[in-house]
Amino acid sequence: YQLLSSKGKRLPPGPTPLPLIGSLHLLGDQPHQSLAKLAKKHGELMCLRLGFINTIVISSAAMAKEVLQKQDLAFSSRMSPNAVHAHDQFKYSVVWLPVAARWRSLRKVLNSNIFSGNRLDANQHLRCRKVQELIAYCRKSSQTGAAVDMGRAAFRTSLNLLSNTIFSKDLTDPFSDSAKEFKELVWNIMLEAGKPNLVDFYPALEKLDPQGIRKRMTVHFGKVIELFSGLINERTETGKTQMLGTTDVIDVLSDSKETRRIDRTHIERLCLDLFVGGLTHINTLVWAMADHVRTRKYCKSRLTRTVIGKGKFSTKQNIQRLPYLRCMVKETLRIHPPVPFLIPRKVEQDVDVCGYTVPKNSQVFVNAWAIGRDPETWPNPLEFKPERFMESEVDMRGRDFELIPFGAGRRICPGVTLAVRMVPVMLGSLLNSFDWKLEGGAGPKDLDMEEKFGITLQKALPLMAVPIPL
Ligand code: HEM
Repeated sequence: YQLLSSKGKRLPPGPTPLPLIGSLHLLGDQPHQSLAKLAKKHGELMCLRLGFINTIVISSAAMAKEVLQKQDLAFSSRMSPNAVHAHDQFKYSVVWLPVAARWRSLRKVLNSNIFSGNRLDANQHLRCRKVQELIAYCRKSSQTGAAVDMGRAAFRTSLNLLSNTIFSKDLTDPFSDSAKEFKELVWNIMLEAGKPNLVDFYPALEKLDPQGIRKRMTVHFGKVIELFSGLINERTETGKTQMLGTTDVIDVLSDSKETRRIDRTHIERLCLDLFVGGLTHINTLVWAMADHVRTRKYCKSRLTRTVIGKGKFSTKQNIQRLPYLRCMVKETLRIHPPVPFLIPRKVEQDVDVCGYTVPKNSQVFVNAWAIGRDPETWPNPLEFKPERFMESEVDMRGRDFELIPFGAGRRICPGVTLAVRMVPVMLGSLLNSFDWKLEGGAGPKDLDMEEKFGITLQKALPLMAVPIPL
């Protein structure tokens, strides 16, 4: 990399001079951590040259507010990685479309029809059933003393939880071969999309695709799109689910006045977005369980099981009565935001930010990971301490910039309403039904908390925990 700006030294107005090719090596395989260290030295807004791409890194809440709120429109395009050029996904996907008419109509459908409170209330029972299945699975393990691989269990539950929200049916029997196949497919998509791709920094290499990432993405996307296409056909033939008293995403997309102009390709690609985006919360569940097993804070808190009763499943209503559980979710998202740089933005024109000139076509990383661990905002930032939120009204839906795991502004995560229901319900049900111990009698200090950077920030080693019935 080459640094273009540094602390206290404002760049003169006007276009920033572009340096020669820099180097990517210094960022290593934990770029969120490397960039946080660099920011300590060079300031809250850094402009780096990565390969041929100008990269702006934002590392403070105040600067994040500047770009995601005050100048949101100028920063709301996306830098689409070459991986999503497979099957032209970037031309259809709500994640990658620029802020223009097509993106607006897709977002309107998501915000008002799919993720509205009423809609989520209406199909809540489908999700509750999936959580009950998860608890039944853990109960079986508890009878034999077998450890549960939390990531896998959460993946299986979440896949069908989303599938029920979208198609009103399980995608697959969670223990069948086809479930395994689909899981691998989605993991592979997340893996490829998360790999640093030389083409993204040296666009001249696009045709060569030297790491083969686009080629493999073409195969994975092709299979998923075929699967969704089949499911949509099946749904169109059998008709609406409203007869069953619920409305799912496909009903909304095929029926609503709002969505009449959304064609079949967009519907298929929206399903893909929702599945890939929707699985983000698995990481949050795994990190929250890991922090729980390490600190056992939930058990120590008096505000938990006593309120709803041991062994009871958490429901949306119960969650309202479990403030400590909600604080645990916030604390987990503060320390381990699953999308550490948000989804990279891009500026189409030169933009002035607090005296800096951000040159046009720069990509913009907002380091939500560094912001969540900033010692100026968070005392003892590395300590898992849900209590810090008990007396505070810090909001994580894009209003308070010191906690922005879902981003902010126009491009804020549309699934935030679903995520803030799903995660506490799953977590609360797991914690309220069992005590959890590490496999093989390992003590809390033995738990490895290392992170693995990718499209989402995962726990590097799987969390294997043994459920003990209460
Ligand atoms: C813990 C759970 C989740 C986290 C932390 C999360 C985080 C994020 C972040 C940081 C962004 C980028 C925001 C920005 O650029 O400012 C995003 C975008 C997005 N998320 Fe989520 N997300 C979660 C769950 C979900 C769910 C459940 C869905 C849908 C089922 C979803 C669908 C999307 C979509 C479609 C976008 C792209 C929006 C756009 O570009 O206009 N996410 N998410």
